Amino acid sequence: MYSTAQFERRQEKDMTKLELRNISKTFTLHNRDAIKVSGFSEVTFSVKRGELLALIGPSGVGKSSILKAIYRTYLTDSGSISFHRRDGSVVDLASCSESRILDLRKREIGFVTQFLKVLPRVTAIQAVAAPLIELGEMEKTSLFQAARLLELLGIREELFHISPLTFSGGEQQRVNIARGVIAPKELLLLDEPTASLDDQSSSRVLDLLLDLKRNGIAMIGIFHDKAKIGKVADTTYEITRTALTMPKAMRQEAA
Ligand SMILES: Nc1ncnc2c1ncn2[C@@H]1O[C@H](COP(=O)(O)OP(=O)(O)OP(=O)(O)O)[C@@H](O)[C@H]1O
Repeated sequence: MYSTAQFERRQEKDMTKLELRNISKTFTLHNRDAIKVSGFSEVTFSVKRGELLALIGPSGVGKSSILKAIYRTYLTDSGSISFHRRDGSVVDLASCSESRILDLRKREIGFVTQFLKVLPRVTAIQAVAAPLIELGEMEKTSLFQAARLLELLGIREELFHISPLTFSGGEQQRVNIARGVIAPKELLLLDEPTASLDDQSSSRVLDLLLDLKRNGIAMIGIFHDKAKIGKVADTTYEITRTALTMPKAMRQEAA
């Protein structure tokens, strides 16, 4: 039997999606006399189901590199990255196999970058529907959902059947976000998702993020604008440059 406090602690623990423990990364530039460049050091934080953590800190402090380490684009030098899977099992993203990470990227962990990468002649609606079709969903249903998302993000219908490579920066970014969130994910990594958007488009994206939170998706996002952080983030984690000072985690109420 659990006491109420023990039960609540257990429930809280069960909701954890991702735990980073003392991860560090130094880049070694082998083609430049093995010069060493510090990526980030001693980073420790965790994110729960339905929580959005905003990563903040000055330019070059390692924010994007941390997201890339979680997605395993970069290998870390030390520490662990425990990801709590949909089925309840826990996997260390810092050390699991390549095939495991590829499967997780397809089914559970999404990464929305600022830049859209699609092949020429693929239309916007096809680009957005693709991750869902890849998971086995019917093409018609996937295209319908893609259209709904594009509309939600304010993309004009006349653009749906055109290659997004011809779109404006802000339109491309919104197509990229739609593509990143269309398939159900457990954890989303967002690298400046509102960077090139005007106020109205930013609001649409932030509303979508709030909706994803309500659906239990855990998110880690890099944002530079305090007002945006205040609107969507539950937690703010400040990255500092020195290895000797523990980075500061601050709790703040979501607006
Ligand atoms: N592939 C790489 N090879 C060498 N150094 C790298 C690599 N990726 C990142 N770095 C270095 O790691 C440091 C952190 O870079 P990162 O892009 O993570 O910073 P950031 O906090 O996201 O910056 P910004 O806010 O300007 O985007 C920088 O000094 C950068 O030069």
